[in-house]
Amino acid sequence: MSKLGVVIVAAGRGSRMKTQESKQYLLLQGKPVIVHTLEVFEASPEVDEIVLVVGEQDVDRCKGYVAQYGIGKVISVTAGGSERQHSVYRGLECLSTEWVMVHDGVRPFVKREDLIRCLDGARETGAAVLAVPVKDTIKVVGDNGVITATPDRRSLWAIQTPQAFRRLELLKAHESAESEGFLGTDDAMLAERAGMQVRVVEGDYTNIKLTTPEDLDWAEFILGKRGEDCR
Ligand SMILES: Nc1ccn([C@@H]2O[C@H](COP(=O)(O)OP(=O)(O)OP(=O)(O)O)[C@@H](O)[C@H]2O)c(=O)n1
Ligand SMILES: C[C@](O)(CO)[C@H](O)COP(=O)(O)O
Repeated sequence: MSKLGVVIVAAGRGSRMKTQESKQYLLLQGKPVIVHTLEVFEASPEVDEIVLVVGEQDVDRCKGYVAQYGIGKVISVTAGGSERQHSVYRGLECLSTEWVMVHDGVRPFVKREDLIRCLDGARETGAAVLAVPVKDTIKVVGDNGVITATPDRRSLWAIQTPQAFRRLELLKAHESAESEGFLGTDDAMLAERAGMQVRVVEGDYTNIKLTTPEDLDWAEFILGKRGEDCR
């Protein structure tokens, strides 16, 4: 089986979380969020190599976490860029595997079975992302606060990570986006622009991204619940 590398991006500032410490380093049950995330991939036999992308000022601290928590699959801890897209690109450059998964460092609750299904989806179609169907009715709202459309909910999915691709295809998609001045909020957007067929693989609602303060309460709840389920 061809090798799988994982780029974990954690070089953001976490401005929406409004904490002094960046959200990827906040402690959940005494362990930094980023370590919880790394441990999922470390424990998955499908993963061969991990590149961790962090802020330049945090490279040494993260090398320390990697050593302290024994995350042996990490081949590089490297500095990211000013936008998520640039951080992902720097991570892709550190790998030489045929397949790559890109994952947010602040999504610590992804389940191993879901990352495997995402990878299987990508190996069938060339690219796949985890996602969940939206539960609410979604409205398109104009600048004046008035609703302009109600899209059919059956076609709406909330996109998560990991997102899986052939590494060289994703690199190419990044390079064309960069040369055209396009910035996307996820890697699938770049792949879609490059004409790739990106399959959506249904994931789990607990694979939350820690974004705003109330997500920390959810995180403690999810972690506590998983602990109880194991007892
Ligand atoms: N220049 C950046 C920006 C974001 N990320 C990473 O991309 C993931 C998802 O981004 P998001 O939740 O938007 O994180 P932040 O950019 O840190 O948050 P905010 O937008 O609130 O500042 C996070 O793991 C974040 O660290 C990154 O590696 N490099
Ligand atoms: C990649 C992502 O997690 C998919 O949901 C997301 O797009 C990351 O950044 P955002 O700025 O919070 O949209």
